[in-house]
Amino acid sequence: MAPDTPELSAQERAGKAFPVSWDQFHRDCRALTWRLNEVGPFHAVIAITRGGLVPAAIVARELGVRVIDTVCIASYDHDKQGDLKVLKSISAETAKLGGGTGKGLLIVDDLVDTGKTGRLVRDMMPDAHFATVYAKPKGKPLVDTFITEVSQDTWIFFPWDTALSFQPPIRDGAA
Ligand SMILES: O=P(O)(O)OC[C@H]1O[C@H](OP(=O)(O)OP(=O)(O)O)[C@H](O)[C@@H]1O
Ligand code: HPA
Ligand SMILES: [Mg+2]
Repeated sequence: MAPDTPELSAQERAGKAFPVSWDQFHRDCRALTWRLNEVGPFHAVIAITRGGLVPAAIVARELGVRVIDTVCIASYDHDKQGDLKVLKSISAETAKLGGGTGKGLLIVDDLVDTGKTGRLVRDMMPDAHFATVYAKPKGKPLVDTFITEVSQDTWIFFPWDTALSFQPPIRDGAA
């Protein structure tokens, strides 16, 4: 039975909204690559799916890296964080490139929030370089390179999760 006062989702608790357009996201990924270019070269890019797939494609293209692997983790069910599930790890071939500890590998995700996902992946590859486009304060210490920090009470809306919609004028009570 549904509870009388349903628990607020992480998105509802966040309060503030930070919508990101495709253009903005592409620019931020390129800015991230400028920084990563100073750190590499990297043997392979590893995307944390699914959110890491888009930035990983852009970063890999800009860095000229053609070996791309995934670590598949599910944490948020729409917007509530449940237990982390590792659905797939990196291949034995990629693990070998990283010498077993992840050295020379670049892990990419769209953001760190609480840092739980990042912690899990870092533990798998302690010597890998971990990059995200956005970082919230709780997860920030886990990331080696990121571009934009947003406050913990902000929810980032990515372009692949959103669509254009009509907004009422501000004077009519728009938020
Ligand atoms: O720092 P954390 O609190 O762990 O949150 C960050 C993670 O949450 C989101 O992924 P999600 O599990 O929602 O899956 P998705 O990438 O498939 O959307 C996001 O893409 C990060 O991977
Ligand atoms: O702020 C966020 N936006 C989208 N997905 C997320 N997953 C954790 N935090 C966020
Ligand atoms: Mg994710």
